[in-house]
Amino acid sequence: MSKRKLSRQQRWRIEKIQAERQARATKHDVHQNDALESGEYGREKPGRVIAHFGRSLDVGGADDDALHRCHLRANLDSLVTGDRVVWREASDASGVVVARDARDNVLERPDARGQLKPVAANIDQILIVFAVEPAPFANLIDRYLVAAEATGIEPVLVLNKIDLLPADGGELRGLLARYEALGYAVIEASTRRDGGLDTLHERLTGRTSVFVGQSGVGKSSLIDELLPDAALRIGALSEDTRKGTHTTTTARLYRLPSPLAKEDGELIDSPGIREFGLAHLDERQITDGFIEFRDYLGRCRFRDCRHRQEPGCALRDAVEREAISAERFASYRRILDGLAPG
Ligand SMILES: Nc1nc2c(ncn2[C@@H]2O[C@H](COP(=O)(O)OP(=O)(O)OP(=O)(O)O)[C@@H](O)[C@H]2O)c(=O)[nH]1
Ligand SMILES: [Zn+2]
Repeated sequence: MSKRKLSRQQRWRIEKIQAERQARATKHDVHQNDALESGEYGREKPGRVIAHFGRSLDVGGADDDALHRCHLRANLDSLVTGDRVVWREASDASGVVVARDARDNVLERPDARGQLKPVAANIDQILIVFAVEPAPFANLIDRYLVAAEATGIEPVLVLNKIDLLPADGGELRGLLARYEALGYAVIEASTRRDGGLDTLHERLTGRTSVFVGQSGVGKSSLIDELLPDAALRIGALSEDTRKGTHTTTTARLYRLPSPLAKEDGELIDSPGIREFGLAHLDERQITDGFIEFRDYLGRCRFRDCRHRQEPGCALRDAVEREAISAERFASYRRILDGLAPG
């Protein structure tokens, strides 16, 4: 509760600062503005960043499937895949991006120096993929959920390889039922069964998704099935981009055709995005990431309660009354214990 509210406020502040900076820079940017106004470029149109490479991008227009290699106005901060933009087309089908719309949300990852960098924006759901084999280690699901909650993007749990589940469902189904009880969507999938992806297709329809999860759970297999047309994957880039060298690492947006003949979905994918979840979080984000704690936060006797030994701790009381599961609370403690001191 507090987390989402806070991040909305933060987002609002960031957008405001950016708008001010943009307004300032626009004044100094008369030269390029003249070129734009001299008629070299067409009218302003909405578009979406499909892939980005430094200061140039592939932008998809709203009216057709074509992609346009675009450059950025000097006064624009960097854009990421998924950004909604305003762009103007040149006579050779290339273009220039002149503005970025406010982002609904952004997915960030630490760069080589540990600094958080945005990698994709405007995502509707993070599909956290698990498998019967390799089984998730204790509190792995919680780690992913906490990381997802910190972004404000809805997490969805996907249990893959259900063809390997024992007939009685085993422990995993019971575990996932606990998450369903918390309000999380849980989807079962198998790439080895007819119709094994029906529920997943349903969930992808009309939404922009990313897949994350540990190695070997079947992310590549799932995406191969969902995006069966290899040409669609490669062809989803402009001529210029295909010649480029960064094609394997940059995040790209794909259209996911739906065999259920409804609306298409969208997938944003890159090797970096698939590894999401390992980023550093602070104590506050971890606490806020356990959604069932939210009703109790702020109700402890001490305002700065860290929910350890303090008397009158509303969170530990709730665990004792079994209003909060002891496993989740233990998981919370373990995740905090894994934080570097300081
Ligand atoms: N039994 C079964 N095996 C599957 C299923 N989906 C994928 N696999 C197998 O699981 C193994 C790992 O699948 P990948 O798609 O490479 O997994 P990944 O998550 O992309 O792994 P990384 O590339 O290491 O991140 C492969 O041998 C797949 O054939 C499934 O639904 N059922
Ligand atoms: Zn407390």
